[in-house]
Amino acid sequence: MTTDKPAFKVEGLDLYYGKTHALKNINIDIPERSITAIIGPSGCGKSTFLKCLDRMNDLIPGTRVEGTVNFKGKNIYDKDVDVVELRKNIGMVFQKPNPFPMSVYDNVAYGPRIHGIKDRAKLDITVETSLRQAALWDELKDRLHDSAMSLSGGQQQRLCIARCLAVEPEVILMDEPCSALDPIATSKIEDLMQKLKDRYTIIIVTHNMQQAARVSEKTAFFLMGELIEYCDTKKIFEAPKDKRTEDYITGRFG
Ligand SMILES: Nc1ncnc2c1ncn2[C@@H]1O[C@H](COP(=O)(O)OP(=O)(O)OP(=O)(O)O)[C@@H](O)[C@H]1O
Repeated sequence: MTTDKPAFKVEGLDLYYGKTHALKNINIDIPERSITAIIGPSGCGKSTFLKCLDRMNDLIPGTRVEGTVNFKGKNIYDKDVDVVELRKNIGMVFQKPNPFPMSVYDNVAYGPRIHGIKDRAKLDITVETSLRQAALWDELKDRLHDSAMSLSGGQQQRLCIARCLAVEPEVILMDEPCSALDPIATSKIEDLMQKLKDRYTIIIVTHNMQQAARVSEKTAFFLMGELIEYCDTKKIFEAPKDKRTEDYITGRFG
């Protein structure tokens, strides 16, 4: 259920890759338990913004971040933040499905095992629950010990979502999760997102405007590192306030 409480409160966020100023003074409140879409032309900073939310940019040398990203009332860039714990709370699904080269079961059990769960019965429950939540249990319950690499692309992507859910995150970041999938697999992921949004905060980067319009409650339009417009998805697609947003969503550029 959508609440007005922000999951993330981002204030004055700037990000530099060396001399490249990739994000410029971003201010945005992202509501919890709903779907927020990030749209904009290639290179506008969508992925960079997503990575700021779980500090994935820490891994890129020469990156500098200014401003604050409050998650559950705490700035995740504070020195005392445990990044491992943070990333346990914030799962990420990438453009290309990236299951580990191991069985379906071991993919889903991977995160819980890393976090110290060894008990087989507990792991069995987590694997089943996560696969059910990802709408994969019925398809895969007899293939738990098959290699994840033998699944279709769409199943692999839902498995990656199940792997994410297994560590009970609060947030799922999705970076163009359907761009490598056909329309049927895409629609399964979109259905799944609708099921998950009551329990999770989902933020999706997408190049597909129809997808943003179909799945999200709020949409943010980025252009050249700036957040140009952010409001209810319906409003942004029906009556954008900024001419640049209108040009983008009507296909006049990008
Ligand atoms: N690791 C990096 N090092 C240096 N510059 C980078 C790095 N990653 C991204 N950039 C630059 O930062 C800007 C924003 O890139 P980003 O990948 O966030 O855009 P995007 O909107 O997600 O693009 P796309 O839709 O093509 O994936 C671009 O100018 C890009 O060249």
